[in-house]
Amino acid sequence: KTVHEHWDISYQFTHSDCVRKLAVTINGGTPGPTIRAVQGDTVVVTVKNLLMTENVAIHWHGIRQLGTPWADGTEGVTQCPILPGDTFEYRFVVDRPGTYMYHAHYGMQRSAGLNGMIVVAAAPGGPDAEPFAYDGGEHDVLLNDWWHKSTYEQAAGLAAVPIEWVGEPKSLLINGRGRYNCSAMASDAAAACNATHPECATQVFAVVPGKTYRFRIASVTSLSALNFEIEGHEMTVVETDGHYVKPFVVKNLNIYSGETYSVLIKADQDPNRNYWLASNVVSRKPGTPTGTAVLSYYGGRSSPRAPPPTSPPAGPAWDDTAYRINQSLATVAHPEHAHPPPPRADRTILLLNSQNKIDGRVKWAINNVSFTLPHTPYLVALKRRLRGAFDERPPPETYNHTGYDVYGVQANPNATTSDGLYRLAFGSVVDVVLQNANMLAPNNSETHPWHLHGHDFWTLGYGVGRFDPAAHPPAFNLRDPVMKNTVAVHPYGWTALRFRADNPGVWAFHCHIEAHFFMGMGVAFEEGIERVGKLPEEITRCVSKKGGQH
Ligand SMILES: O=C1O[C@H]([C@@H](O)CO)C(O)=C1O
Repeated sequence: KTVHEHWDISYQFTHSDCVRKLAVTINGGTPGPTIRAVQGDTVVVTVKNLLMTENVAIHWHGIRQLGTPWADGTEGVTQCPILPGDTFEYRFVVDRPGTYMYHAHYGMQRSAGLNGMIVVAAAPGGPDAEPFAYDGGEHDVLLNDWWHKSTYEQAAGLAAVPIEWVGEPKSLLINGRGRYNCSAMASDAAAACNATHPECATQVFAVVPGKTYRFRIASVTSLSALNFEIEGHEMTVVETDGHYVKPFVVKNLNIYSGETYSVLIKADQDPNRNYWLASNVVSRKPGTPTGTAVLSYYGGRSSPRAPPPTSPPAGPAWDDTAYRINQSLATVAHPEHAHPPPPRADRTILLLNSQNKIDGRVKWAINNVSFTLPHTPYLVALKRRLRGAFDERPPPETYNHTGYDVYGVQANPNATTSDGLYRLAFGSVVDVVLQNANMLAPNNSETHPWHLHGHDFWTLGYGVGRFDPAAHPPAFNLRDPVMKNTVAVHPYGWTALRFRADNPGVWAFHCHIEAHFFMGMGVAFEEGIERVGKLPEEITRCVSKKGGQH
């Protein structure tokens, strides 16, 4: 069947954390509506850009776009942006069940509010039916972080010399709702804070005593790595990024921007009180209060809106990296749903993640190349064989992996910019190892969640310190690695992944931290361009008919 959505994209004044803020909305709200479909459905989203002076593009995060590379929604990679006043139709098949998300992929509009969830149910009786049961139903949880400064102010700060970093989020949102402490604001600013605004009323998740629920959890944060828990209830992790995992039980779940998880919880606690759902910042030194929502039992003596009798859980120690790596290692494929990886790669690309400087500006670079998007989308430039649309020299395949001190401050942080891309042989097996390092300041390395468009990849291994291309690959997990579309690269660590370049198109691969992609932390892959079907005219509107640029 076909699922139709009609979306008007516009700026509206919103109160996500009670503080009035101009946000990019879908049909007036942020987050946007959850898209619900069944595996095999065609989703058609008609997007009308009512932003007046601003372009837009929307990415369907986790949907592989098999045969529809022009519908990936990545401005500069797969399409020209949708101009103000224009309408654009995204049409694609959701071929795998699972929990996904959508968000803007133009400038910093995702952080400005354009985001939401995609829930794809398994085709009944099909081979991808869930290997687990829940009799209570489902709840959706979309996690986000939130600032009061506009994304334009944030972007200008990133490009300033010296950098004006926005700092930690003001609030953490659960399903678009947070709670800023209005009384802590200066009196002139407090007028914009309305603690009783309905848009920031706490989200309540209701459960029937004794039943088991599936919570689908997605993170669209701009910056924060989060730790999520439901007070008093253990969570059994059963799915990540659309793939079933070998179930494991946690009290606290780490979730990075761009990741999704499904967990099962049993409503087996005292029904006469409420419980916190809590979201806490990890990996960066927190400066944000716990984000909260409420779990409430039907038939209990507590009013659904009553705050729980406890303080919100503070989460684990923010700097406990080993604890987070353990969760990464525990996340492996479900034995009945394993898709074993090809035994070896045809090509290995080593990518050093470093913070650099260009003309005095702080940038992120991959093998010392800071990524910029071309004006003509790669998909159009390559399909039409336009010359000069982007730098045709391929970016570096590796870095000085025998000499680079990942724990030290880089001696010469100067980098270059490029919009070159990696061209992959169609059908080949590609290994990518992401190597983290120290930043410009000493004794600091952040977590980077890397997201690959157009594919799911096998997560072959994680390590701490310098990756050794001779010593480490023999220990890769080729037995039961889980497939994902977004994976964490831990502080000072490396992450190895493998994918098959079998989806004709051009695909972005980047850090999902909004500011980091803006500062150049990404690459692009091309494969099988000659197999791409006829491009829809609507994606080519920034390219002149003759082939050159407008
Ligand atoms: O990209 C970043 O820039 C800042 C800081 O390194 C510069 O102020 C920060 O914390 C980042 O993650």
